Amino acid sequence: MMTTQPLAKLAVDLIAAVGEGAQPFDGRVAAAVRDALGASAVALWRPAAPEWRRLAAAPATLVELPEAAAEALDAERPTELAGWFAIPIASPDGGRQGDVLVLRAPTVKFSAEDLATLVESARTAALATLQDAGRTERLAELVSLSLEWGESSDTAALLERMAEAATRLFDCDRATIFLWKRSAAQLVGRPALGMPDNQLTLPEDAGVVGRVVQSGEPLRTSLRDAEMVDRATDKSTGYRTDSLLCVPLDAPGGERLGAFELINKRTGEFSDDDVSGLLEFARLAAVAVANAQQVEELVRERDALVEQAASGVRMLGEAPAIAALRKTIQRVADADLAVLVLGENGTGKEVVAQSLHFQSRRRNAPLLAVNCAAIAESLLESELFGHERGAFTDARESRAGKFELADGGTLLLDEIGDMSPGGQAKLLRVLEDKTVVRVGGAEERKVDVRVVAATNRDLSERVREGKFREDLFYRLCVVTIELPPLRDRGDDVILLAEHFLKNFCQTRGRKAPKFSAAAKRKLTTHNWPGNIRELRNLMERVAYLTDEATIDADELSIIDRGPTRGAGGELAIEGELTEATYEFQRRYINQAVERARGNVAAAARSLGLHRSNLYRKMGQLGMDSEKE
Ligand SMILES: Nc1ncnc2c1ncn2[C@@H]1O[C@H](COP(=O)(O)OP(=O)(O)OP(=O)(O)O)[C@@H](O)[C@H]1O
Repeated sequence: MMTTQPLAKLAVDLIAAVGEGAQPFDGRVAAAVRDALGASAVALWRPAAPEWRRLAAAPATLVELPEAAAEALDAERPTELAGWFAIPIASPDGGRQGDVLVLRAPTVKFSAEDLATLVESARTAALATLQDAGRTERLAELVSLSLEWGESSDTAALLERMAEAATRLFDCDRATIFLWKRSAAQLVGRPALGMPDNQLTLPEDAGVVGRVVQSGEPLRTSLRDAEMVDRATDKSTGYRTDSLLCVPLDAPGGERLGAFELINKRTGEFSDDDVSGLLEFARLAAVAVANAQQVEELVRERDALVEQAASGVRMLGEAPAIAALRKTIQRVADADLAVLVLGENGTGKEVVAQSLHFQSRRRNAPLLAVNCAAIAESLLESELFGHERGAFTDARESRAGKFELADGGTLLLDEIGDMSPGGQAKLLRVLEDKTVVRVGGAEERKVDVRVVAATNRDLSERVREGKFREDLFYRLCVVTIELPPLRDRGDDVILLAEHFLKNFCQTRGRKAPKFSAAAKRKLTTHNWPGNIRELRNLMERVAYLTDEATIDADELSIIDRGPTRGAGGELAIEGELTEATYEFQRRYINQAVERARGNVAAAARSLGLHRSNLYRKMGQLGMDSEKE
């Protein structure tokens, strides 16, 4: 044993190497020991199964494993044999058997114990420095990754990005995220290179991943416990697993989503630090996966709802005008052009808007409707364009208007002919600039809305009268669709009547009756002032008020009492024409409300009006129009 001088020099060298973050550190250790102790060769060996592994050597070309190393390991103390000196030392990453430092022919004496302590401390310090740097880098990277993941709603792409980040951060060959499909008792792993669809499916209890998913405990395997690795999986992927680290993937609520697996650490084996690092990584990954799965689920539900809504929109009819109209709708639906729909009340203008919307690329975005006649002029602008807080007395909160709410979708502007001049000017600006400014605000907000305008008025006549802006008219009527009144649709009346009757009878749980020849005649000769809405309403009544297997003309007598037919006999209304007309309207509305058993919406339908229009009308006539 000798002075501490050479070891002091060694200590200085090693501390400097730790400070520099020298890599690979074991190489620096071997060289420093050789120089400090004047040895001809120094190496560090690890007893790894099935063979020893050389961790470092000086000179680097030294490959010989001296017998002394095995002896020292077995004896658990420094051993000298055949010119070699071997000292067992603990390995810094907690390796099971420790490592062995071998020196050939050191020229100075030294304390083997002190040397071992010095090398062990230096290697531990170097590893800690390395791990700290790695942890900091990993944390910084994790934060930015989780921000990026938060935006993702495509699970497959997200898993691939996570795997790519994990292989980089944990310095391994591959990473796979297994999602637990409980219903099928399977684990579905992605990405799985070389597999069809880049996906690997395993039974839920297979191999290391299966054990992690079932137990919730992380598992790490190395070459030494190769029997834990499922070789069947290796066979199917054509890839050999040497070391593996797998941790559970648990959602924030605790639900087990699957497992995160890393394969084949590139240098050495997966360390404790890798285990805690991957657990941290998996916690953030689980949040992003759970989010993406939720979004996918919502998208699936939305698609189903849109499909359901779209399948309920049908423009029925075999009249040539209707068949041509369906074609036009199909042709212009995706062209994003403004469409003007003309037609009497109840002819299906809203059905046209719905058909355009559901056949366009906008089908997943909202379809909204505003009845421009039903809203007081002062409120219409706020309804369409929104308002800022304090814009007017009642504006306690800022609110988005229909244009903002329909962004990406379609907005039906019903009864556009009744829009005020102020509203028309603002609307023109939205159509031209594709931006809205809320009432009382200054910020211009971009909107992408397809406008479908509808009216039962002669809009070009309104333009001639100076009541509708010409420039707006031309903006709105890029495509004009004109709906014929029901009385001009020939046998479509019967087709539609049978369709509505069948539906209402189905709801009522009865078999749909047939129409007698006289009833059909009555249906086709009636004037239908309320058009299809009136017909639909009549069929609702027939379905509920009759039980016969055949509907005769008598059952349809109600249509004789419609407003366009003379009631016959003397009217019990007196006074001047204007007041008499009002009185008639009051009584007629009352009768409709009574027939609808107080349901104003149903009464409005039977009168061929929108509910809000009926309220307005009742208000004008001085009737009690308290809303339901
Ligand atoms: N061709 C059609 N096939 C099936 N149903 C139709 C058809 N046209 C209209 N309808 C139905 O008739 C009723 C009235 O149609 P819609 O509300 O579209 O008319 P409108 O012209 O917009 O009425 P208003 O001018 O009063 O706003 C709705 O229940 C609608 O589903």
